[in-house]
Amino acid sequence: MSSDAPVPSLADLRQEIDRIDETMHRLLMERGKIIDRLIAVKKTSESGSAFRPGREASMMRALAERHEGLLPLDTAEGIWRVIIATFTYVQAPYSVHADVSAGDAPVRDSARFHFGFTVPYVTHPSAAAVIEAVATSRGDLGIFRMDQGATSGAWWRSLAGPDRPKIIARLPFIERPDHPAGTPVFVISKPLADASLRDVVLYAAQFERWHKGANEALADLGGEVVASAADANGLSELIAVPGTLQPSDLQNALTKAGASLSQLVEVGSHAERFRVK
Ligand SMILES: O=C(O)C(=O)C[C@]1(C(=O)O)C=C[C@@H](O)C=C1
Repeated sequence: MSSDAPVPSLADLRQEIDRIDETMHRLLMERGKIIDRLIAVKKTSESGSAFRPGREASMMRALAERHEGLLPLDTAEGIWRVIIATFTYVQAPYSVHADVSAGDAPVRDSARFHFGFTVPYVTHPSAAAVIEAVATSRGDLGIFRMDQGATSGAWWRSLAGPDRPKIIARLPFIERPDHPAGTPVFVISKPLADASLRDVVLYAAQFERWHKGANEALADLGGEVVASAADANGLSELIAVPGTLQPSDLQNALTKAGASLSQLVEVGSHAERFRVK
């Protein structure tokens, strides 16, 4: 604005804010009408689940890439998470189940940030209880902290099997060091036919013996161990690798590196991780 331009009054600026707020509200209501039409196209009532994590990951990525200005990215991301999660909920109601055996606060923050307050948040005393709640629901989600160490045991083992719930997303979609709800979590749901991206594929791997060289072999393949727990059968790991890698190549590389693998079962997949500074 040039120095001789008239300075707007506070009332003028508030009028602008009112206009923008009303436009945003009307646009949200218009979005709701599109969702209404989308329910029929997606046949959501047949599948019982409207969640499309691949689509959400690309929407959140586009939002981060276009974001600029005074409003923190945290806020823009939080607003859109609530919009998308709630529009998912109005298509087909669902609850988010969480294992709070290692504490409620971080996982509740994550659930509220990513799914809002309209979607019910249900706590459980164990990972097994979360998985069973999801397995017996119509379209509920479960969330698991990836940083809770061995307290929850090798929960990923009970995702093995064609009809068992599967990992369908990793949150937050937009990763950054000071994320306000940055606890990394996996989202599980009953298997989604047309919904999951396979940029990253997750395996439950059971080892009779682990060898530290296997970490290096895994890194060479672009993979990593994301969670690990010892149980009666040996060492159980949740391994993430690029979706382009064949399971036989993974198995061969780990065996060659000295880790004796007794079982390798796919337990889910998710979109490519996206990081901003
Ligand atoms: O694109 C869809 O399939 C939708 O249902 C719409 C929408 C959204 O609100 O944008 C909601 C749920 C899905 O997880 C992804 C996106």
